[in-house]
Amino acid sequence: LKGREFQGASRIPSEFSEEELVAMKEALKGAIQIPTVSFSHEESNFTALAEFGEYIHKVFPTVFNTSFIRHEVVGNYSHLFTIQGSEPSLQPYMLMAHFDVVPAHEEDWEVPPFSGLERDGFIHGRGTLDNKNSVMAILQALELLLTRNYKPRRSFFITLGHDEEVSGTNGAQKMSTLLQARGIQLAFIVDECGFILDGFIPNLQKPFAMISISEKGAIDLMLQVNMTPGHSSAPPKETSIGILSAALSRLEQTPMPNMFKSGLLKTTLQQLASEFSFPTNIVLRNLWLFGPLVSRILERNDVTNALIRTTTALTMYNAGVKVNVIPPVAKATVNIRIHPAQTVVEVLELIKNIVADDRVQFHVLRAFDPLPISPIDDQALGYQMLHQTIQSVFPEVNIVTPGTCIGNTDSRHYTNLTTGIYLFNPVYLQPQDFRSIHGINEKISVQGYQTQVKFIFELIQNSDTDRKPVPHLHEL
Ligand SMILES: CCCCCCCC/C=C\CCCCCCCC(=O)N[C@@H](Cc1ccccc1)C(=O)O
Ligand SMILES: [Zn+2]
Ligand SMILES: [Zn+2]
Repeated sequence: LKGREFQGASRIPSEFSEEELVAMKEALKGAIQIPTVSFSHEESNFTALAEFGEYIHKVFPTVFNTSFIRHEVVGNYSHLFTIQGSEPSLQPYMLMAHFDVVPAHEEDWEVPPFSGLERDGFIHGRGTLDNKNSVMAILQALELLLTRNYKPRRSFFITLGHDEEVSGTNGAQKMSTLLQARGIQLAFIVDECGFILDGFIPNLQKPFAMISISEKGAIDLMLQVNMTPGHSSAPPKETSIGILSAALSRLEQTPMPNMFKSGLLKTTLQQLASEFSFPTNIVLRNLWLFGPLVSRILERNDVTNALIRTTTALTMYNAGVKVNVIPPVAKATVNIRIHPAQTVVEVLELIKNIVADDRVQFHVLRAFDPLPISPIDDQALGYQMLHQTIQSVFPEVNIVTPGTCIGNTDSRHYTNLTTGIYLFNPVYLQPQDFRSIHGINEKISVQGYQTQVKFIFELIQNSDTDRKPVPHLHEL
């Protein structure tokens, strides 16, 4: 038996007992209590990262004791699971997540950030949305499938990174190199970033699922001005601080070009048009005419502005050695996020033209282009699997749209293994939840987390298909 008949006959229903539901949330709480904080490249809580490895062994025993699952630790703390399917002709896929978290300043939180406390139906703590929820949901779904004697047809990998928050070079990058050395090519990857968005667009009552199919590029750029030091009692007309500040101010005051016309947000808005009443529906259906107006409105909000252009954030500044010494050097670091329609080279050129001052030196600390745009056509297995699973687990969500991730994820280390990178967390996200990511009072509802487990439970089974996705039937 093959294909749909096979799946129909052997499909394991995503129904969980009360005991299993309780065990699920308790397992997540335990994960939140381990303070796996990444502070910088050099500084992480290595004890906690190691403890996390022991913890997943304890709570997911079947995953670690199944003959067709190989577990490896990579880069000392990251975890790579190879789940061998029964049909070697099916190209494998990969589920990704990370278990390091950004620091949390305890005093600002309503609930201690590493308590994993349950209150009013929510589990609170750092990592509940970014991204221990995904780490735990993936392993939990697999554990539950295995205890029901599931054996996949399509092989898949699970990679759990330990340093995503400090750019993934010891975890994701090493796992990618290892998989490449083994000759692995993947049908698709699913990682963090998209969500079911609720309340992000004024007057849109309905939630919609946004699967990010590209990710912005980035440049960390250091600007430096050197001037001759001297006595502050007889200052020169211009100092290194003044010159650098003026350059930075020009950068902040000069937005990069609006790329609304060539971006994915335009597609999203067109798809959402019918959800609005007059006149918004007409405006969104006719972006050829109203595009400039709509893009000006989008510029007013920081998140939508980030979706339509390259952004420039002034993030570090350093100058001066003593109150009465003219500073010899001033340095600042700018974090630039590149829109998918632009490149590192183009943006650097624009930056130099805006600064337009030869006394300002540029040092590129780190730079990478935006991720290529992953396919979403009828034959794009990853997109279609996510779409299908969203429809069955979230029947109330009838809009699924492609988007751009405005941050960076570990998935960028895997572009050598696949052309299908899809960023989606099957979790509802409201604007205040968005602010809690890297902010304060991060939390997930118990029911939302249990639904995430259900989603992955179904996604893994859906991905066993050996059929090419069925083309949509368009209405005549
Ligand atoms: C009309 C549509 C509205 C759309 C709203 C969009 C809402 C956005 C939803 C989710 C965005 C979540 C972003 C979280 C993913 C980013 C993860 C992250 O923070 N990564 C770091 C990686 C990094 C980079 C450089 C140094 C260290 C780490 C990052 O990007 O800064
Ligand atoms: Zn994350
Ligand atoms: Zn993060």
